[in-house]
Amino acid sequence: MSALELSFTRRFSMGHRLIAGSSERCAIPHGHNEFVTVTLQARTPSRLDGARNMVVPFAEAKARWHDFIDTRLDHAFQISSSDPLLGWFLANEPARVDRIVVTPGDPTTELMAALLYAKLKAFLRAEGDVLCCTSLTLEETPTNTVRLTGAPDPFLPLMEGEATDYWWHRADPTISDVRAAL
Ligand SMILES: Nc1nc2c(c(=O)[nH]1)N=C([C@H](O)[C@H](O)COP(=O)(O)OP(=O)(O)OP(=O)(O)O)CN2
Repeated sequence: MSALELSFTRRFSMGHRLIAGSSERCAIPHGHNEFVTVTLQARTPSRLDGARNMVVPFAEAKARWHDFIDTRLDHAFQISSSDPLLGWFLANEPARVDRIVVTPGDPTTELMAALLYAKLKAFLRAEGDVLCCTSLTLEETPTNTVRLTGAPDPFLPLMEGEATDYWWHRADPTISDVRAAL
């Protein structure tokens, strides 16, 4: 099947730690310089018009997404909602809590790919659903990459309770639900 896709890559630095026990060496806070690449296409594909010949101008297609990456994700600290470091920040450095990405379970590359994909979907929906995302690739290190295609929903962890409006489903710049819960 034919597809005319736009692909955008952005680099960001992050810190994280994994505490669920699957990777003991990753339980010590450490960081990576990561690359996130998204592939977009028109929700209703059509022939190039012979004049402007653009699906959507690149700058327009990536503006909101890259602003989120640059201003919220870059240099943020990613931790599980059950990580005791979250309580430490709330008690000792509450002003920095907004720089923490809080995730349901460990912030692995797989989970971050699914959460970021859901966030991008929310942004695209808010912009009128002209474009849709068909894949998101998250390169944690030059040797470790996760690629998610299609849709994030089948991979997102099941959440307890009725709430569905988690930060990754909202078209806003938030990276956690901690403030809302205080
Ligand atoms: N399935 C996953 N496994 C691991 C993840 C992950 O996100 N998903 N993450 C980590 C750690 O974050 C770690 O920093 C990187 O992993 P690892 O491959 O163990 O370390 P290196 O990049 O140094 O590996 P090299 O093979 O030496 O390049 C662990 N596992």
